Amino acid sequence: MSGWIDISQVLTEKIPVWPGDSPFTYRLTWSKEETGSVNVGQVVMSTHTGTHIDAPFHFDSDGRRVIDLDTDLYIGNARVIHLHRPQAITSRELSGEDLTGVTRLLIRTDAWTERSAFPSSIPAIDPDLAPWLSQKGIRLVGLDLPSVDPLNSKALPAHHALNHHGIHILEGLVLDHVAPGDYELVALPLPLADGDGSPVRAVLKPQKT
Ligand SMILES: N[C@@H](CC(=O)c1ccccc1NC=O)C(=O)O
Ligand SMILES: [Zn+2]
Ligand SMILES: [Zn+2]
Repeated sequence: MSGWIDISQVLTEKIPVWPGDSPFTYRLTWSKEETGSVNVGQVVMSTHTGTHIDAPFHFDSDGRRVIDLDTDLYIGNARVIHLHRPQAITSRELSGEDLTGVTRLLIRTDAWTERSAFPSSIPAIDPDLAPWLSQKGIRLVGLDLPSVDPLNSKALPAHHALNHHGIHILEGLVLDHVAPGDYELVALPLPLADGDGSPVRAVLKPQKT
């Protein structure tokens, strides 16, 4: 047993996407029967499908693209905390946590566990949490929700505040089966030159104590 825990949503045609966004499809452009040699597939998907990262270009047309992001952000020690269906994610919800030395913070909310459908509402990150997190040294925030802002938000204040404070965003994690604690995280985006976001395969390994 490798000890790595998969915290990624499985990409199938059933995966729910942002209302109105492109559905996920996988099809064979060539089959082994046709080519006499190989099956060759084609994937069509939105960059915000399932477990994915946002590049600043997603919400800021002058922002960095996926290829410009530092891969170090997405590999390394991470703390998982469990908030038990919060109404919102503010410094009050996190006040009991000692986040000293934490660079990557993954927040399990359990607010979207029926993942066969897109949620109708989610707890959002309070934009004022961004300076609080950055002051503690956090550079990456991940959560088990499709966005860090309310689903009906156009202005995306939490996305902007996190970016302004140098905090990167990882969304759509599956943390139902993950206990709070310290882990090693790997959640690398694809090297998309112009990407506004990218699907990731996210995995955790409990840290040796
Ligand atoms: N901000 C969301 C995604 C998002 O807003 C979105 C994704 C796909 C299609 C439309 C979207 N927003 C439209 O206003 C996210 O970060 O994944
Ligand atoms: Zn996104
Ligand atoms: Zn986002």
